[in-house]
Amino acid sequence: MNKLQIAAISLNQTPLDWKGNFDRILDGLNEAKKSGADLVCFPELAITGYGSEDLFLSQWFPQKALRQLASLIPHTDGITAAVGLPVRIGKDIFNTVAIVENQVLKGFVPKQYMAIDGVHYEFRWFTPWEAHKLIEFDFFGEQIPFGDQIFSLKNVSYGFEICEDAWRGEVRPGYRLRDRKVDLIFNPSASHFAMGKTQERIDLVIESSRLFDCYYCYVNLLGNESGRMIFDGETMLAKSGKLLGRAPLLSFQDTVVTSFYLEEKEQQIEPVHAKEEEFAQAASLALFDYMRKSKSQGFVLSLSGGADSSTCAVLVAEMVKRGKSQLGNQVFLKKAGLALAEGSDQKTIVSKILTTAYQGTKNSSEDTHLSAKELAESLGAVFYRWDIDEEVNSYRNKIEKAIGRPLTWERDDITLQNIQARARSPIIWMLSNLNNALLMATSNRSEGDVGYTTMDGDTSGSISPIAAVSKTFIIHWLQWAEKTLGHSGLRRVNSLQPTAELRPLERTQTDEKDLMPYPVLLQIEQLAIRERMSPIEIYFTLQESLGLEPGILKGYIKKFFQLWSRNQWKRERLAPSFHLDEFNVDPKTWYRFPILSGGYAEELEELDHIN
Ligand SMILES: Nc1ncnc2c1ncn2[C@@H]1O[C@H](COP(=O)(O)OP(=O)(O)OC[C@H]2O[C@@H]([n+]3cccc(C(=O)O)c3)[C@H](O)[C@@H]2O)[C@@H](O)[C@H]1O
Ligand SMILES: Nc1ncnc2c1ncn2[C@@H]1O[C@H](COP(=O)(O)OP(=O)(O)OP(=O)(O)O)[C@@H](O)[C@H]1O
Ligand SMILES: NC(=O)CC[C@H](N)C(=O)O
Repeated sequence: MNKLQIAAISLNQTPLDWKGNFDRILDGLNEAKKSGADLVCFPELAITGYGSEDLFLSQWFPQKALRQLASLIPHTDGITAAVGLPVRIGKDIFNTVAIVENQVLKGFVPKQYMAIDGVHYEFRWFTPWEAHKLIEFDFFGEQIPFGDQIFSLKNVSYGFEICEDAWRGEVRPGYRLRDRKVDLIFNPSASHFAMGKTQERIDLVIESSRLFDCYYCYVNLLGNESGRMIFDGETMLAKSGKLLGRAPLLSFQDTVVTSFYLEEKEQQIEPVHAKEEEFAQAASLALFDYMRKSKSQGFVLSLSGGADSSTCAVLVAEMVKRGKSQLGNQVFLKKAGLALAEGSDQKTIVSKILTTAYQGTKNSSEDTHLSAKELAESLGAVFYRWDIDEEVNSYRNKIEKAIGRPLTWERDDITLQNIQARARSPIIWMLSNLNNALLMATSNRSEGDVGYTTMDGDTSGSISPIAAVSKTFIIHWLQWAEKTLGHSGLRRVNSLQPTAELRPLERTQTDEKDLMPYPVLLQIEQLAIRERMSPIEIYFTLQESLGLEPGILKGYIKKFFQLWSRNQWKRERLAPSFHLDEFNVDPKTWYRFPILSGGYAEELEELDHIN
């Protein structure tokens, strides 16, 4: 065999951006042609975007996708391209890849296995295709082979597994492709980013190439396509159990063409990065895409000097740093829609994009004020400081008059806490409106678990960038970011204990006193949500490893499940968040739970009957 040159082309697409999606495909095709590629593969559903949701179910949307394909065909002179789109046949919609060779549509291959776990709900839209089935499809009057089939170019035979197809063990289409002796399998994917997941994919691609004794080429979508899921644009080539090439992940570019040669020698292999670096890159790219795709002009943040809001601030500064360095100043500023001089430095750009405010009360400490101020100044963010006691007192006086008694901390603790968090909300929203900017809500996953947040207070916001990661991870990441990313402005932030500062100093509050130690919360949460265990199973699992007294551990488990159940409604109301870790608690993506429930009453009672 061969001297075939192939290319994997990852793309940052957007649902309903028909022209943009088409142009990015063309850019990829043209670049691949220039580099001498014979055969290129785009990611899953590249023509429409993977996250088009219920648009797939309409008549017109898949029909328009077919017309886009028809418009693309003339641009494939001298090259063969595999490009993904939805195809409706009667009542069924199939998730397909279309193969166009030198301006001739050769066929469609539909996906055989639907992605239905975690963040994926493909059965809502798509029908799986049966193995071996091949029909004719009427493509604007032309009969085109549609189904389980293989193709060949310059004596290289090739076939497809579409994303989830490859994750299905013994039933996967790859085995039948091996029986048909293909030389090359492409995997066009829309595989969501999660920290640490890339190693799983690398293993899958290497193992696939070994199992099917062929070249295996993987190509993923790129960026924050439609709001929540992030795609890392991973592209790889392996042959007979050996990784030959792997491009860098999470690019700020719209189109990334990676050329591979079908030769059994190592090409460029990007190393796997640590989770902390992956988080910084994925979250900052997700923010950039969200900002530009929502046509917003930056971010506004209520900056407390604590861990959560400081993380959000650092991520915006990282977005500017990484975007500038990957795209160059001019392209970065243009994509971000910023009218700034081309030579503007990092801090000048951050000052245009990020506006922060410290909103003190008499319960706030000078430590948190300084922590917020120093961080904002070190990043270049605009920083305001004002107090909200006047607003809090105004509400307090009004309600005391109405109910005819004074509010006291002994009797009205939660009410008095929440009014402070809520009083910060209207004024910070004013800044968002003034700047046409996105308001960042700072909830993390651990707070989401137990509803440790004031609805319409600190939950206020348009996006919730860190809602999918645990507090334990945030605290660790900030230490890493100070040392490794050089954010010296985090020094004071990293020396503080997490506290809501909503009670008077004499009733000092720390999150962990109100709840439980964060590492314990994390362990219970992982078993309850990720592993889907019952309270009693969790008790037996943690009994030995945590070394806590039985009564204390039972108390923590009860607290977790009671607060978890009571606060589902809050999770339903958090601003859109990014999927960043192996699981999350967002009901619109990874974990669904009834809003009203019996709250595990029987399951928690069982804990009282065991030793
Ligand atoms: N099933 C349900 N469906 C719909 N709504 C439901 C509901 N159950 C209660 N509610 C509503 O929920 C309200 C209570 O919720 P909410 O007003 O949010 O208040 P709540 O959850 O009772 O208290 C907020 C908690 O978050 C903590 N917090 C707040 C702010 C910041 C921080 C920090 O870490 O900085 C911590 C604070 O210490 C306190 O423990 C009730 O008045 C009721 O209206
Ligand atoms: N003094 C403050 N000034 C401005 N915003 C505040 C202030 N106190 C609280 N907030 C807002 O409320 C959010 C919730 O507070 P929370 O204490 O959970 O987070 P944090 O202060 O960022 O981190 P930590 O919990 O580690 O202290 C903050 O992230 C911030 O957006
Ligand atoms: N789009 C898909 O089929 C994705 C499913 C696959 N399990 C993944 O996460 O990579």
